[in-house]
Amino acid sequence: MSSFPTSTVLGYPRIGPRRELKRALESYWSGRSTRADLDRVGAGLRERTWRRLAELGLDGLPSNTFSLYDQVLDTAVLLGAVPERYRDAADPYFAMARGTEGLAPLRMTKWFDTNYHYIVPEIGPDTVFKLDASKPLGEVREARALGFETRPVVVGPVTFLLLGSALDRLDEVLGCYEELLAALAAEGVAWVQLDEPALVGDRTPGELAAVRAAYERLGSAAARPGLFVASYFGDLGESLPVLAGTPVEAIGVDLVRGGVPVADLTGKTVVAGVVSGRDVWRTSPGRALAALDAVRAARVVVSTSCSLLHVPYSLAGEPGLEPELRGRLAFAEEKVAEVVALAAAHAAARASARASARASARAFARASTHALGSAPGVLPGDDQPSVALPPEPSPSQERSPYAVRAAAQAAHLRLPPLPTTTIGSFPQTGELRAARAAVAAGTLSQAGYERRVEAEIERVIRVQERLGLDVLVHGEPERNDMVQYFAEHLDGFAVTTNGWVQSYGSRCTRPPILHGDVARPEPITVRWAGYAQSLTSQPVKGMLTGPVTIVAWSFVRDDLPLRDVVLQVADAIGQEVRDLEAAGLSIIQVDEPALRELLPLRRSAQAEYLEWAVAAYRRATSGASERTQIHTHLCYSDADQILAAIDGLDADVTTIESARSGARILGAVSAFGRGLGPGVYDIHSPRVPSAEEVESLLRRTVEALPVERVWVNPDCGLKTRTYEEVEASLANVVTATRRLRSALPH
Ligand code: MET
Ligand SMILES: [Zn+2]
Repeated sequence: MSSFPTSTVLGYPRIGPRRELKRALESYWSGRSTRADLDRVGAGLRERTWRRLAELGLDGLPSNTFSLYDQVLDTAVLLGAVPERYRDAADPYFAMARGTEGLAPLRMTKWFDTNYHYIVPEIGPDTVFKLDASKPLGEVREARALGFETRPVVVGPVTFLLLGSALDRLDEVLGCYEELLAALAAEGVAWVQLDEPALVGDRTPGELAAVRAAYERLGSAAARPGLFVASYFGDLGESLPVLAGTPVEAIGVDLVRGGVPVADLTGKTVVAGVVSGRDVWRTSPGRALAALDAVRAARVVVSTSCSLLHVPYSLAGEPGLEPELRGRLAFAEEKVAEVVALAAAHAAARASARASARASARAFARASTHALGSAPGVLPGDDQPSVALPPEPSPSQERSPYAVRAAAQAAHLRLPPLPTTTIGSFPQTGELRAARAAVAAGTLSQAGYERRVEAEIERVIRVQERLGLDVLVHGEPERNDMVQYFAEHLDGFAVTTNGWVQSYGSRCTRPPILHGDVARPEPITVRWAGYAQSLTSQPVKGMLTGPVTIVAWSFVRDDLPLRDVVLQVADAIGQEVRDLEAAGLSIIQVDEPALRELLPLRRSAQAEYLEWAVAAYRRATSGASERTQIHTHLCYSDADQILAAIDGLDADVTTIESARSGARILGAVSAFGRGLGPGVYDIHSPRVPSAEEVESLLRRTVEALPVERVWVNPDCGLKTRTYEEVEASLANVVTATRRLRSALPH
């Protein structure tokens, strides 16, 4: 078996440095281009990636890390797990990913603790596993034709089956993996990477036995490439000795989030993830080299902690960043250069017994500057930039008990039973996006833009009045994004121009960079919410993003504990709460849709996280007077692990995703004892629910919950929908509510 290359990355972004894949996908989906056009764009992006990685000096190039939509969906196709109902679709792959007319897509959910979404494999009694290796084989051949030998990357059997809740199908699936290994060996492939991130979570003894069985069996396959099992997003813990006991030749460990392995790995190659794939900071060479040095293994390979999918392409796309900050940053390309430089420095240190870590660090600095071809500038040092102490926390106060607040709010707001409302955003129109682009291009003045935002707010208010909703919103037309908008108005954040990161399919976000102490120089949303309230006598609900969500959807400084960063953001949001209240808003919603996402993968760390996350939320909202009604919003239903925390937020009203999960969530939240708005329709689909449908959902809701606590609202914000869909849907929601209200005892 040939030895593993000295440097590698576990995966690479694929959406394109200028989101070329996004455009190609959307054009294909809308029928403006052909599948062949799309495939040409894909091939171009793969070629560009391999060339760039090789140019940067990377030695072990991955393949099959490209995907037209999602790597888990690709694995389902590889294994033949395509549900029968999609097989006759014009394009079964995209039918599974996005649905078609009359066919709902497969479920999608978040990939471990990231904001990347994967397609959940649907494995049922009818699933017949059957290998289709055309994609990985095709990419190996495509790279070879360009002169590159590559290591195909595939989601491993245990993780795939755990994601599909079907670990009992391991035997059948392993048959496919054996065939895949044989096919790759026949193709002359030296190494294959099987991704097993599920192994960094808590695993039962049965699951650990499955890991052992899987890799014993694959390891003893007659014809196969070298087996590299990659883990990431945390420490392998009890899975490490299990893996180490199997014949796999190489094991990937995340040394950024996990510790240096203590298990005996003297017979293995360890692919050491010392360059973080989850943040945008430069690697401290001293720390990385010390970690590499501490690994006891037959061979140590320098790598990233996970795929670089989760970071933007290159700092070259960000000429506008302030030089001091820029000097601290590394995106995917810069991280590859770090991996290459660390591999060189590590080899040099090994070669010279007397070489100190310091000398290797200098070698690293020279090499990484060289690899990127830039003039020597700020060299990465061992020391983190000096840190100012976080601002003094504001004195923490508690709100009055709920019963007191509820009475004050009822007297002040005088809402009917089953009050109707929405989650905040209204359709983001093409005109609004065009207006923002025009401001950026200098063809529209700020004042002109603000007039358009006000006109949109007025339209949203009038639409809601006409529909007869009870609690109105301003519609969030000023926000490009619910996190970025706040980042742009808070100190301590920077925003990027091209720092796109794939969220799912063709959808990307540009996470802001939280790099310094957070402060709010002036009110952010007050003028928009206040304007909306000035237009109507109905109550308007002010709309803020919560501290946990702002931090979860940003790249965050790593020189302060996350908890302290979140508390700084909480204080800024708390100031905004008080200003909204002073501007006459009686209802304020603080959204925390990412509360679940930051939950640590290991149970042992979850309680501590939930405690400070809840404390941060309460700190942001506790300055509100008792007659101000605080709402929160969460938009997922797999909330089981965080129910107590949601309750702990102590919001007067909680709106939560429920249209798709139905009764299950109602049972779970019924014990909260405060206001609840389980969503009555799914905003992810363009479908308009009928009044009858909404009414029957509502009936179910008032059977499960005391009617005086029930609110009526959609599952989430409406910004991705059209006005036509929204007006029709909300009209039916209001009709259904009125019917039910008139049936209530007086
Ligand atoms: C992802 S949660 C979205 C909440 C936000 N207020 C909206 O309505 O868009
Ligand atoms: Zn939502």
